[in-house]
Amino acid sequence: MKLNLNIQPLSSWITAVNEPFLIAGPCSAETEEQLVATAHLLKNTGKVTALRAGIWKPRTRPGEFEGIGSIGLEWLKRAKAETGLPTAVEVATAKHVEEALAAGVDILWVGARSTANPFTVQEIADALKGVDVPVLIKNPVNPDISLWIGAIERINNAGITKLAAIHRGFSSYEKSAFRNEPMWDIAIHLKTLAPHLPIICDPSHITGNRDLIGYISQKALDLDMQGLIIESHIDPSVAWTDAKQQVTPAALAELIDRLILRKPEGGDAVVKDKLSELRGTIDKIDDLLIQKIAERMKIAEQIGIHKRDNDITILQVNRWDEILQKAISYGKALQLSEEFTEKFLELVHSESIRRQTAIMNKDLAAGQQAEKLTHA
Ligand SMILES: O=C(O)C(=O)C[C@]1(C(=O)O)C=C[C@@H](O)C=C1
Repeated sequence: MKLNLNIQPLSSWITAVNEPFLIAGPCSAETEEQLVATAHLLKNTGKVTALRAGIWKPRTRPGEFEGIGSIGLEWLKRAKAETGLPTAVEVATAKHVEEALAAGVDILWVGARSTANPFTVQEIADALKGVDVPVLIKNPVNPDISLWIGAIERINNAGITKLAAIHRGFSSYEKSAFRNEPMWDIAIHLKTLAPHLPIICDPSHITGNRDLIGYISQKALDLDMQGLIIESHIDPSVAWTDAKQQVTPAALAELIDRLILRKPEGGDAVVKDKLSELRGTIDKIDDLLIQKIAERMKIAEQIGIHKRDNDITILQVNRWDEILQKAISYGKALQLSEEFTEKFLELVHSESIRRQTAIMNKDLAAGQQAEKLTHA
């Protein structure tokens, strides 16, 4: 089901949007000189739509630099006055919201740790009532789309219609090449639930590594995200925070130049015809897939009846393993990845188990209903 959000398109709240829509600036405002000089260099690239800088920094461990605080608002004012760039800061409390608005900050964003906490989001939402300011909402640190949606709804319910989501990746205990796992599926899911909600990608926090920012940026644009927020510092080697993921304004300009901008629709009649011909073939194959899966489920149900009548267990690990291994090697021969074949068949297998469970014991209907509610 689609989300019921009242949202204005990005173009209505940011005039003269660069392509791609780009928010850039240092992870943290450190000194007035660093911020203002970075802002000038960013402005001169001609590629930046708005200037970001963290002044209140939520740090995981105590004792680290926690942001320069309210004085940074004065520096942002100066940077804006000199460059004309609208400014953006992270807010995490009602006091931050009030101070940022009083200082004329143009765009506010809610950080990943705040999004994970509904009390914090509600406090921010309450402080935003009656205010007309764009707000960007980062995904929560944990891969929970409901928290992300909940935060977006709370801010929207406060009357904020200039809204966008920021995809900054998710914490993971597993070792990874990324600082935060992109888990693109979650952002894609959000996009399908709220097609009009702009999503801005934050490749700096996803990668934690400036060498991978271009790759993630391109992928985000190819997934039809509406913009990028990238950390840029006049001299990343001496940055007080996130030194490894910041790029100089010059490197940022080169990175943006290398990106290929694609559109959801496009091309002449020949291009469109070719696309619809290929899509027609996909539709036919999908019909066959669904037919075949339905047929397979009917057979699984027959097996279920047979198992019930002969007191045989539903789960058959050896048989299942045999099916899986055979399918994986067949899939490989047809250029399907092991991961894909396994994921796909696991879904089929669990549906087959669900159906056999229902056949095996009618009393389980109530139990299955409970399981459904648990997983909803
Ligand atoms: O072979 C069986 O016993 C089945 O019920 C079929 C099936 C399947 O859907 O592939 C389902 C459950 C078992 O764990 C193994 C395989």
